[in-house]
Parts: sequence; structure tokens; C-alpha cells
Amino acid sequence: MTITTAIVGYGNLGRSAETLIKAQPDLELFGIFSRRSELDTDTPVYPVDSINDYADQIDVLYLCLGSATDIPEQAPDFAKHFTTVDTYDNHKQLPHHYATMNAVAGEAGNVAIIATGWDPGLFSLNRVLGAAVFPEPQQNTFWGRGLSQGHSNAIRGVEGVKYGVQYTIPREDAIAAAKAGNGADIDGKDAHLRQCWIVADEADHDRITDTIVNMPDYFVGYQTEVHFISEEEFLRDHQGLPHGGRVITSGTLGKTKSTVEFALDLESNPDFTAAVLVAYGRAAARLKAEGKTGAFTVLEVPPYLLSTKSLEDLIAQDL
Ligand SMILES: NC(=O)C1=CN([C@@H]2O[C@H](COP(=O)(O)OP(=O)(O)OC[C@H]3O[C@@H](n4cnc5c(N)ncnc54)[C@H](OP(=O)(O)O)[C@@H]3O)[C@@H](O)[C@H]2O)C=CC1
Ligand SMILES: N[C@@H](C[C@H]1CC(C(=O)O)=NO1)C(=O)O
Repeated sequence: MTITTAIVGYGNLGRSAETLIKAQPDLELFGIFSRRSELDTDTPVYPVDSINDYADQIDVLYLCLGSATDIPEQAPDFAKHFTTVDTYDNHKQLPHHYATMNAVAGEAGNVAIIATGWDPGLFSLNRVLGAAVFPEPQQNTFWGRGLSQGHSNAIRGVEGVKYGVQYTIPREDAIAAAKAGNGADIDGKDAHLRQCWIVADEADHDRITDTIVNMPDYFVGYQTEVHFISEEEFLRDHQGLPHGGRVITSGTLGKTKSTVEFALDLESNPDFTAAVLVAYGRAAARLKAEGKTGAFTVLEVPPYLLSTKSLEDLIAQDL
């Protein structure tokens, strides 16, 4: 079955999703819906305001929007007319997003798979699996060193920021302690430095710094550095999008100790995130075809639905 998909939002994630959809044998890309009319792509581009005119031609809509404001403000409206997949990653607000999307998609008879990607996403799966097997699990999550798209998107939304990125830098001693099973006293916020590099007018520097360091859900509680640089420096030194991280779970099983680690090393954060997003689009179309409706997190989507292989083949080849 060919699944007809579309993208809304042509930023880092949208560009990566475009490439990765085209690499899938069973997915077709109908087009890209954008606020902008001119995009550097050969894929058909449509005004996002016209998107509902195409609802009967699109099986899955990938919401490649920012989590800081775009998804909360826009995703529910898309879910009224489309089966959607998003990468929403404001962990504090996830229960609210889940409830909102479940109500809207359920009422409309659509599916909405939320919070795909790697954190939330594959890390969520590994946190649940890791903690489920140990009677008394010790679990720690670390990110970086790398560029957080969510935090970068959030700082770009601060008035006066022309360009901005945020790198997350974990404390190596904290990682070593977690690997040794001594992670009980590690505080995730204390274990990471958040380092921002921004282009903005000097008159706005103090206000921008204050807004960022006090930004709820994203920066409050973290050691945060805000550096201002020239546009030339930014375009020269801050174009890469690498990232990575690890979920480390350890504990005692009877009289023996075990440690489980799930690690990612990503040359491109958006490419990997888009790869996960795209695979969940296959699952969303299948859930919809089964008559399911409402919101689903990665914890509720059977893994085989992501695969191009049948369940029978997966059992025979990959179990
Ligand atoms: N779960 C996970 O593991 C991960 C989640 N993410 C999430 O993905 C999100 C997107 O990341 P990224 O692609 O780098 O973000 P970008 O800022 O590069 O792109 C966001 C896009 O949203 C569109 N958009 C729609 N409405 C607005 C608006 N009002 N203001 C600004 N843009 C708008 C724009 O596209 P256009 O101009 O074409 O309309 C824009 O390019 C991040 O915010 C992050 O939360 C990212 C990585 C991992
Ligand atoms: N959602 C994150 C993916 C990971 C990276 C991250 C961080 O650096 O704080 N937290 O979760 C992103 O937008 O890149």
C-alpha cells in the first residue's frame, strides 16, 4: 500500500523529512506546505493556508513545526483534518499536548502520533524498557555534546534574535558515574551546560539573555551561557547540526549487577529525528486503516507497524 504524505514546515526537520520520505519504497510525498511561497526544492510547494483543500489526497501529514510555540498553537487544527505525526518535545507539556490531540483527533476520526524522534521518542521507549526490567532501576539520561533543535527553535523565537543555536554539553564525570552504577545523586539539570550562540543587536543583548535564562521548561534550572557573535562568525562556525546522547539504566538482579545503555551518535540531529518521524508516519497510516482514532505516543505504537516488513517476516528474520 502506497501512503501519500505531506510536510508542513520547511525548516531543518522539514528538509530532512523531504529527503527521507523520498527514500522510502511505500511513501509518496504529495508536497510541502509552508508559510513561504519560495522554497529551495523541486517538491511541489503549497501555501499552508490552503492545506485543508487537499485533506482528501493526503494520508499522513508530518508536522515539522517548532515545539516552543508552533505545535501547541497549530497542531490541533491540523489534527481536525489530517492524520498527523509530530516531534513535540516540551516534556513538561506532553500530558497536555497528548490530551488535546487525543480529543481533537478522536472527534475527527483521525490518528495523531505525538512526540516522535529520539527524546522524546526512542529514548522514551528505552527509559520505559530499562526501568521495567530492574526491581530498583537507577536511570540517567544525557544529551550531547550537540545542537538541540528544540532549544535552538525556542531561542530563535525570542524577539530580536536574528540567528541562534543552543548546544547541550553533558558533564563527563556524571556520565562516568552513571555508567558505574553511581547515578543516584546525579541531577539532570546539574549534569548539563546549555550554551547559546546568538546574532542580535547589541541594544537587545541584556533582554535576550534574561529571557533565555529564565525560559520555563527549556532553560530554567540549567547552567546557561548566552554568547553574542557577529553574523559572519555565526554563518562560519555554527552551521553543523550534530547531536547524540544516552540512556543508562543499571541495577541489581538478585545477586548480580547489570547495566543497559542505549546511545545515539548523530552527524545530523534533524536527519535522524526525521527518520524516526517518517517511520511513525507508516504506523499512523496503518493505525488509521485499522480504524483507530485519537492520539498515540511511541509507548503505544507496536514496533512492527514502523517496519516495511510484515510481522511474519520480522518474526522469521529479526526476532
Ligand atoms: N523529539 C525529538 O527527539 C526532537 C524534536 N525536535 C523538534 O522539532 C522541532 C523543529 O525543529 P527544526 O526543524 O530545527 O525547527 P525550525 O525552526 O528549523 O523549523 C520550524 C519550521 O516551522 C514552520 N513554522 C510554522 N509556523 C511558524 C511560526 N509561527 N514561526 C516560525 N516557524 C514556523 C517554519 O516553516 P515555514 O517557514 O516553511 O512555514 C519553520 O521553518 C523543534 O522545535 C523540536 O522541538 C527536533 C529534534 C529532535
Ligand atoms: N528534543 C531534542 C532531542 C534531545 C536533545 C536534548 C537536549 O539537547 O537538551 N533533549 O532532547 C532536540 O530538539 O534536539
